[in-house]
Amino acid sequence: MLECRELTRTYREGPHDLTVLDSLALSVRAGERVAVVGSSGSGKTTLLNLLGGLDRPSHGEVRVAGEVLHRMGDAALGRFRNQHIGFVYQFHHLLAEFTAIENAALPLIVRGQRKRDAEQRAMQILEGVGMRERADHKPGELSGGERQRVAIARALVTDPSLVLMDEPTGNLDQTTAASILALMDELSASAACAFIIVTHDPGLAAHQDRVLRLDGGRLTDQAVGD
Ligand SMILES: Nc1ncnc2c1ncn2[C@@H]1O[C@H](COP(=O)(O)OP(=O)(O)OP(=O)(O)O)[C@@H](O)[C@H]1O
Repeated sequence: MLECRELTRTYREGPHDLTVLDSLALSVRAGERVAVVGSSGSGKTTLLNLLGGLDRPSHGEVRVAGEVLHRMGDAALGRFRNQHIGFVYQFHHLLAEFTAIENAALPLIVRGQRKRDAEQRAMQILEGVGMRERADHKPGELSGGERQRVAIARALVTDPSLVLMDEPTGNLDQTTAASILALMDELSASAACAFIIVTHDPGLAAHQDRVLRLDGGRLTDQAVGD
């Protein structure tokens, strides 16, 4: 479902080039859940941005559901992202003037769905992350963990085939984090949704099918207990 070949990203910094990802290879199957760990500055965010088509590689390619991302124009890439990819950022990026349900329904509205249908689906997902009672609240009236759960609902509302997460449980208490993990278990089993999760949380990493370490611009399998 996701295939990276010779993925390279070099940042030009004055006279020097900084190669953050160096001919990296990655293959993720439908429904698979992969944790990516690595020290600060190792390139985890750079990798997520490339996998989601938010940035273009200096060399190599990212293929999602058979399509090479950087070969698409901006408009086609935008549509492709809406169709196939969900994002959960460390800083949720919710719209302040919209309620939780409006935020969660937004990707479906962008896709052209009727508001009523979109919000009905959004409510199902909000219920799954324990946010039904808070659906009519705006982000400013929600706790950090609640906002993160709305962001997760927004990423899942389109039934994406790939979800990219940057520290998704970073600011959640253990019970809430456990309910998010259970929801991810359910989705990866029933909807064949693949997850790539950047995290510093060893518990969250250990819960995934594979743990990969980003180091020196490449990914290597991390043995359990490392
Ligand atoms: N737009 C940019 N221009 C130049 N250098 C950049 C740019 N973005 C990132 N970098 C550099 O690339 C390296 C990798 O950054 P990145 O944010 O991908 O790391 P990270 O593993 O996500 O770090 P952290 O865990 O601290 O968030 C860092 O040395 C960073 O300074």
